[in-house]
Amino acid sequence: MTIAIIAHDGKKADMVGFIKDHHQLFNRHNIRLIATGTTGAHLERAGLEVEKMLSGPMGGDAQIASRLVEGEVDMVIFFRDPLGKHPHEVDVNMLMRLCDVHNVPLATNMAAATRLVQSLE
Ligand SMILES: O=C(CO)COP(=O)(O)O
Repeated sequence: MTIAIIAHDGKKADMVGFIKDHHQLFNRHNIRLIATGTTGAHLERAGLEVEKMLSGPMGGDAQIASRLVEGEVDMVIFFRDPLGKHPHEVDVNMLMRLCDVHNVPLATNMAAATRLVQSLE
């Protein structure tokens, strides 16, 4: 199983904490992580294994969307910052739309991410 992790800058610290809290569960279930570039770099710095795509504004969300439509992503956890402005909003909307098109579970905040990850147990 593969989970895509994405976090806007204002949520990256929360994201790292969340993944650290759950990495044993991910290991137990043989879950691979992929992430947009800077999100992935934060995870690597925290000692976690992740496949990095390009940075979000450079097309990382689009790369994850491409994997998703090929059936290679089983869940998306996207720590969005609803108070920030993002130059690549169109890519973000595209990724979220494709989650709905392909019925891939998508969490866009910590509470939903927690529930979704708990469902893996
Ligand atoms: O902007 C993002 C998602 O839309 C996140 O990209 P980074 O992980 O490269 O910061």
